[in-house]
Amino acid sequence: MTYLIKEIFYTLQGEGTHAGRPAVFCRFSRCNLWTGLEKDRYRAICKFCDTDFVGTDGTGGGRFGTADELAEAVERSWPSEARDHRFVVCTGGEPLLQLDDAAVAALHDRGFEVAVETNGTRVPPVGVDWLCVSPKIGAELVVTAGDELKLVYPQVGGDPAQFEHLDFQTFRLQPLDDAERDSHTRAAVEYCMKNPRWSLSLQTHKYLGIR
Ligand SMILES: C[S@@+](CC[C@H](N)C(=O)[O-])C[C@H]1O[C@@H](n2cnc3c(N)ncnc32)[C@H](O)[C@@H]1O
Ligand SMILES: Nc1nc2[nH]cc(C(=O)O)c2c(=O)[nH]1
Ligand code: SF4
Ligand SMILES: [Mg+2]
Repeated sequence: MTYLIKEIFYTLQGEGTHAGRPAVFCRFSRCNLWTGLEKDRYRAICKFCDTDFVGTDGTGGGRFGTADELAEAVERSWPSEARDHRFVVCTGGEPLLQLDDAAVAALHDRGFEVAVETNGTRVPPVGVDWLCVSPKIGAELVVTAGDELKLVYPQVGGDPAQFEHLDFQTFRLQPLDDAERDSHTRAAVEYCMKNPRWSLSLQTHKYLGIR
């Protein structure tokens, strides 16, 4: 298995339950809901993506020929002076097009807790420690259980209530980042306050000016 990785970098998890936690981000190349090319955005299933996941040319990116080589690259991004609390967030693109049992096991072997950010259209490998599913309206949701359900809000046809029966520990609304982000944020705050099943997830890294 060769893993195509856009970038690997160390930062703070910006979103959701683990916001503020130091983490290596491993961004997998490619997605099944958009080509990643601006010319295709209008006809993509997922049209609001804020991420460049095309190719393998980012910081620390590349083609990794084995699970162990991938895990070694992740480990290299963890600060050498800090041995413990190792945490990797596998994202993308859509990480579950590539992340497999072997990659999760290799990351565990190097002491990492493994989190995944996924659109929920592919079954995750075994052993993932934190599964965050972000459903996309118009795409089939096959992952109906996990740790965190993080819905970008608003989405046409995306009434949050339709997800409440699913088996997640926590339900979050993340304001859609587009030209109207501030008004989407106010709407998300209002929705959470009226429907306390839902909590707010801000993309704090964008406010902090970090990756
Ligand atoms: C870039 S995606 C990669 C992982 C996976 N493909 C997914 O969609 O969950 C990472 C997270 O960013 C969210 N996201 C993407 N574009 C966004 C935007 N414009 N505003 C707010 N959140 C966004 C996604 O919903 C997801 O929770
Ligand atoms: N700091 C930071 N936190 C994040 N949480 C989820 C992200 C993602 O793109 O999946 C992300 C990201 O790109 N940067
Ligand atoms: S599913 Fe995730 S990576 Fe794919 S286009 Fe949507 S937000 Fe971006
Ligand atoms: Mg991001």
